[in-house]
Amino acid sequence: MGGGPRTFPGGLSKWQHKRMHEKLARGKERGLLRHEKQLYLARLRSEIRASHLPGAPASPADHAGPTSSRAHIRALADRFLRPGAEDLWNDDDGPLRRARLPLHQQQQPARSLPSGARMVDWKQVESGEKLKPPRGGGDWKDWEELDSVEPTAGRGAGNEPRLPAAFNQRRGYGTAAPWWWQWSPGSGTPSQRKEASFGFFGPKRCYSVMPPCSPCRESGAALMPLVARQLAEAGDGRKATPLALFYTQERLYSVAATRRFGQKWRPDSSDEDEEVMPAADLRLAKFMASREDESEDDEPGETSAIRRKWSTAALRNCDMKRDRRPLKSYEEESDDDITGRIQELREEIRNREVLGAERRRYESRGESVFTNKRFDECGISPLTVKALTDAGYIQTTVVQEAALPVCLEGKDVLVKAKTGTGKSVAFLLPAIESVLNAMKSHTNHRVSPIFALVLCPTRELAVQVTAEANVLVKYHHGVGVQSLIGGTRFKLDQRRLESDPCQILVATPGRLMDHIENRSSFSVRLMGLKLLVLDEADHLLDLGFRKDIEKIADSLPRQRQTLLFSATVPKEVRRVSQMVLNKDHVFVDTVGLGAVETPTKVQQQYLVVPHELHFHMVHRLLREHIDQEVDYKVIVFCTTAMVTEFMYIMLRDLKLNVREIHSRKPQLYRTRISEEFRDSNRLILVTSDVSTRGVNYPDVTLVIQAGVPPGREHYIHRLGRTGREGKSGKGILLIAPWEEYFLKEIHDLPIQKAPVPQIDQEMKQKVDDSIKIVDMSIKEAAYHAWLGYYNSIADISRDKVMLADLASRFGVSIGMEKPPTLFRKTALKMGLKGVPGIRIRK
Ligand SMILES: Nc1ncnc2c1ncn2[C@@H]1O[C@H](COP(=O)(O)OP(=O)(O)OP(=O)(O)O)[C@@H](O)[C@H]1O
Repeated sequence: MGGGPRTFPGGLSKWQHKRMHEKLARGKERGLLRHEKQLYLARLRSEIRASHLPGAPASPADHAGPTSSRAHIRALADRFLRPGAEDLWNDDDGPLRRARLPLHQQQQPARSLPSGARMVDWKQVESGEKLKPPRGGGDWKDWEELDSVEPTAGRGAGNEPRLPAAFNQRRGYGTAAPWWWQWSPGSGTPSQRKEASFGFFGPKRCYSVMPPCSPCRESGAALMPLVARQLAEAGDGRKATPLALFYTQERLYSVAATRRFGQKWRPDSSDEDEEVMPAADLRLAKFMASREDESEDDEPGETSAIRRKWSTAALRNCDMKRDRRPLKSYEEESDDDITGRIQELREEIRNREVLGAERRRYESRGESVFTNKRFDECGISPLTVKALTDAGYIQTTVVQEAALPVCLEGKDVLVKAKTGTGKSVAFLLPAIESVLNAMKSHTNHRVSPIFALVLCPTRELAVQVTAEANVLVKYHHGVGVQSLIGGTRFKLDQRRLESDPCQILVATPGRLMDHIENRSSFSVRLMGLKLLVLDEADHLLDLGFRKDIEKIADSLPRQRQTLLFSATVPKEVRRVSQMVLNKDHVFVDTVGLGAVETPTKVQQQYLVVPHELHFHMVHRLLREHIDQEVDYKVIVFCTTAMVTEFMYIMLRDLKLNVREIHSRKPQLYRTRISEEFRDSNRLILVTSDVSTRGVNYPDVTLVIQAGVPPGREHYIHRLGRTGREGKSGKGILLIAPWEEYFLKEIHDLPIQKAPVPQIDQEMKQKVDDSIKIVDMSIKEAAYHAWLGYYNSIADISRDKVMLADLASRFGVSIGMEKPPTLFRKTALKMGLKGVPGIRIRK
């Protein structure tokens, strides 16, 4: 498996080629976002300009209406000012410059309303009432200092900026306060000029207008451009940071304006110096650390360049991709489809109301994950309800109650819900409904389309979702569910797909890509797709998978519903999600901004222990837990596959009832062990990242994470293997003193430092003896994997000398007197060549 061409057009190597595409994709995303922001600000400018042109209506209300661009601005404002949208503003929006402040303003406490600031009442603006000048406004010179946004040369007689210069759309816009925020040509005094009319943002909203310097003192929101922050001032007269404002709003809300402005945006070259994570690091981390993402690597997924041509031939003009719509100019956009957008806004408001009510109901119920709503009230097929009842599912969980109505409406949805709260059922039910509807209207009996596709990041998860789907379609004869995962024989998959019914397909991205690229008949079947689900969406949209997902999405019909589910939705992924979601997608967040993302009934502790004693400590903790819990069921997460193997052999030798799953094991073995662990108790599973996400092992009593996880999301998902369905559980994070930096990443979670248990001499000796029996080749591989893993963590790899020293100490702790050698090439790639303590193979 694997393979593919070694050189690509232009003489590029495989990695250069891949890297080039990753870079282009990143640039594209940034460009799209920047364009949206420019559009938003340009709209605001033109609105202000229009209101001050001769003959303009006296009141903003006069030219409001269904054809007004005001609705469009409001939609854009919602996009950039909605809860959680702070991440859409970044350094690219320009440094927030501190204007010179009058002394009296400099002395003001940070939280008080700046002297020049005041709240603009929408009603006042709507009625056309003249805005009153701010009291004690700052020095106009201070405003003028913001010359990067105010066109100094282009001033008219009334000292107002001349429009052509002012409306240069190519100009950087986000630097401190844009001039349009400050300028009102009708006003005669500088302070009056500061009053822009914001009536067009819609009724019942009040926004503050303040000197541009004031928010600079708000350190918490320092990166958010002034525009956003000023708009985020709550209307109750309080000065609130955007975050504070967001807390006051409903946590369930819809997002209505993403990907509205054309599909294609070519970034300019200035974007390209920004790197999220060096691709080389990512690859190296994969290569050395043997994490699950690599379990997909062994699939033949690297042959895309030579197989790219499949689609044109396979699709036979069924759903041929047309050239993407060229980017429209701002002027064109303003008149485009205004009525449609108003409709969207109405929908969005309605969604907010519905979801808000659901959220209130949820909060009033306390901590239970179950609701009072039954499945038979959800508008799903009675046969599905019957299957659910058979499986013991009567009442919906919180995420099911919140997500089902929106998903069943056919909308694109991004759903965030805590681990173990029943997300799989929440997306499988709409998938089944979608299949049933599609089957009713399907008339072409020569092709049997795949109507629903569920993508999962790991094979275990795909197997589990397939099993769950099979339970739910039990009474729907003729509806078939199949899985496509790596590690199985491609030909067998193919035959199975052709012979057995398959309306719902559950797949891992790598193997799916192989089928898409190699089997044109398979691609044709996908052309009937109605619903795409990304389970563990944030992981699938992460850099490791993103390219594959992009390609898969490109080979699916555009007219489809897309559902994204995850327990964690980092900011970056939120933004990237528009790659697969349509502009009207709804965000259902059953966790809520600022709420704890981990199950509340899971007790979380961390232990700081020297790395040399980690294996001893894991043994000690396991023994203690086994003594306390009769029906114990424990998962021990290790940093890499090889360290997992080492830990497993050691614990097995210590006579613990232990099993192992990691990416180095054959798939059949992994599946067997996974099933055994699911159905048993009094068992310990030692595993790597393959079991981090989604896998449902009921009644796990303890999760131990030995060594620092790669990131916050990993910590949350690993911990989420316990405390499922609202049950209680315990999680222990075992870190070395030099790994304590990670605690910053999870500071908001209820994790507490635990006292370090004593390890007596006898126990230590036993563990040391077990370490000795482990084969040297496994120890060497564990050392290499360990080095690769920590070298991929920026916080640690910065100091290579320290890293090499820590690796040597790890080597000693697993019974190696001196560290094993590295290949010169590997050392070079890892930046470890010539570092003291790193031995190079001769
Ligand atoms: N309505 C329900 N009633 C009873 N049990 C349910 C219900 N919905 C789901 N479950 C059970 O809850 C458990 C957790 O479900 P699931 O694995 O879908 O959680 P999840 O939210 O996807 O977790 P993760 O974030 O870890 O992927 C499963 O055992 C599932 O069978």
